[in-house]
Amino acid sequence: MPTETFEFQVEARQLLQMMIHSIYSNKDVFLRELISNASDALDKLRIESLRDDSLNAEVDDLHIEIEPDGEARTLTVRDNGIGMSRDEVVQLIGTIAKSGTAELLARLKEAKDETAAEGLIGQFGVGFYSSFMVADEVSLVTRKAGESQGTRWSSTGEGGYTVETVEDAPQGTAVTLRLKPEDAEDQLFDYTSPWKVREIVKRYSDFITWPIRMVTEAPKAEKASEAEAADGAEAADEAEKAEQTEAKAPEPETLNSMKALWARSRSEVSDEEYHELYKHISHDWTDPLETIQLRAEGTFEYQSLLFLPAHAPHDLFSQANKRGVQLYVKRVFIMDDCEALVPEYLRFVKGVVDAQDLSLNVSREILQQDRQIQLMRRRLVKKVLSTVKEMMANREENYTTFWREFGRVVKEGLLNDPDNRDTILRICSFASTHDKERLTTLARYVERMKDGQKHIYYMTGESRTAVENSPHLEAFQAKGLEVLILTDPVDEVWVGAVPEFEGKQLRSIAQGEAELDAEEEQGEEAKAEKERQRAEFAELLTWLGERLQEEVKEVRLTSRLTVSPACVVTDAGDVTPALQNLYRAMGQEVPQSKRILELNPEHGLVTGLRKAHATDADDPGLGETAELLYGMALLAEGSQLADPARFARLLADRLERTL
Ligand SMILES: Nc1ncnc2c1ncn2[C@@H]1O[C@H](COP(=O)(O)OP(=O)(O)OP(=O)(O)O)[C@@H](O)[C@H]1O
Repeated sequence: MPTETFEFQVEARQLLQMMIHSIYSNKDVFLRELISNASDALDKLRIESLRDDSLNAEVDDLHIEIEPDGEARTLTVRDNGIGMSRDEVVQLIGTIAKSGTAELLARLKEAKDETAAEGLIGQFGVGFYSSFMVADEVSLVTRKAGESQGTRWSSTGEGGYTVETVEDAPQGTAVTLRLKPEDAEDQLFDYTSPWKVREIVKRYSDFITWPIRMVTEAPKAEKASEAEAADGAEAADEAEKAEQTEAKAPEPETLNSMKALWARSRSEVSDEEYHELYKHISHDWTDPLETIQLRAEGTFEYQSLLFLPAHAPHDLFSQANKRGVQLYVKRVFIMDDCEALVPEYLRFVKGVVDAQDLSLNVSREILQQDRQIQLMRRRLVKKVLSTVKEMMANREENYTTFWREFGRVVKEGLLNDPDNRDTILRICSFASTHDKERLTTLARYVERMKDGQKHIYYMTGESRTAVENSPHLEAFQAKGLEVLILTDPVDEVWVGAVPEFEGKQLRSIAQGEAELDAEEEQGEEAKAEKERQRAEFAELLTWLGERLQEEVKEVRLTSRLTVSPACVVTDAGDVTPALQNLYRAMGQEVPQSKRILELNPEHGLVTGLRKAHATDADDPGLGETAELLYGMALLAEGSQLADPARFARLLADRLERTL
């Protein structure tokens, strides 16, 4: 096939532009990214060769090789791993399949300063493209294991790239960078210096489980002195000289220790080393929030290093089934995204589990059923939850970050992990009417509960403002009763599954009867007043119930309102409208249940309507007032009207008459 020229996909081009004009100050990380990709390619080849006996691949000496060339000013990173087919090269290197790329680019454009832009790039990670921070041309020669033809890809990062077929490529991938001129001020170092390469590998990639070798030219000075010595001995012929030099060519040097960090005790490993392992596993460029180490000895031995990231990935919700924990068996990488090791609600946890007593070709299905794995998973979950609890107590700032980033996912555990429900409830934080800014835990809510208050009150809604403005909150506010403000979609669901906390039931203030009065000791007088109101409004309520029977299942008086004339509530046990929408969005139909209209017997509109109804029950205007009253109650809670045009017309008529 002749050389073909391709254009980069739009997003890829934009990202490349940023790399070329280097918005990331620490340029050394390009080598970490290339080594990380090479290491993944070696892992993939090893797994593939285990799975497929007929794969015609070389697997005897899997390694990574770095070759700096000072004269040509190039740096090559080579692996003899899985390689890529021609199509894969175009697919994987020419486009960015990562979800969130467009969003990231938009935010990068908005980013005010370099630090902000760096933060964003760091969260996203740009892998292979980071080579363009240090190189003005990058070429890649690759041959997929088992295939005979190779592919050469080359680009300056501007515009497009070329792809051609090559016949004699070795298995695996070699990436060659034509380096930009050194510019120490811009943190662009001499990456052909073996010293610099050694330093970067040690810092970022020491734990990589494959040997990273460096092949260097024999130092010039050494060659010169060899030549001098040879000159002195005139009898020595040219061939011998050449042989001597060749014999002295340095052995490739292995740069990394390959020590599995999870197998070493915490005191031997620096935080920096842990963080680099995290970055390799997660493809994140920022340090993790927490490192969790766990080991078990005895019949089922394993070691584990888990990390809590400092920020949520862009696809936290679009990839619900992916998990971030890798499985190793006796130091050998077995699989990514091991769903048997962590539940879905902890899918953001990254790390490694290295088990000693599993077979190297263990499958996902076997893992799911293995009792030992299940025990291990239980322990990992407990350890992660207890770490969060400990953060909450001792490192509040970290906990706050954690909760902001992952709280919405952790709350899924309230539904899906009943065994750990109590622990999860204890690490949850919620917005509350108690404090505009700070979140509260349930334990603190309970401490603040008023004497005689029996329940933990909450209200779900789209936003804090929507909840704060909803009529349901009025009397709770007036009486100083604290209400939790739950605005995540998952909140609609878990509240139904969690009956209580420390013996206190959770109650929605928009569902069922308002029990405000039950919370306070009611005097005889108040009771008598209630009775009187009930009798007084009985006829109006019956009439309204009939008039609005298509819309509501009941009309009743309430004590939950202080300012508004009316509100609608969901009956205890019925599905709330928000939950109905949620089910519908998931493609599940739920029967529509009618709600209840509640009236404030102290409000002028309601007392006025009662009087008007008592005077002339047949007045045709009364029905319209009833409709308006119900419509207003819906609007006040942020709901939609069934017939907004009719509502607007009725209202306009009324307003006109007041002028
Ligand atoms: N040395 C290599 N051998 C085989 N495939 C490779 C190699 N380098 C890159 N690839 C392929 O190209 C893809 C894109 O690489 P790139 O570094 O851009 O992103 P990534 O590693 O998937 O993610 P990240 O950007 O977070 O590092 C990889 O997922 C891999 O499939």
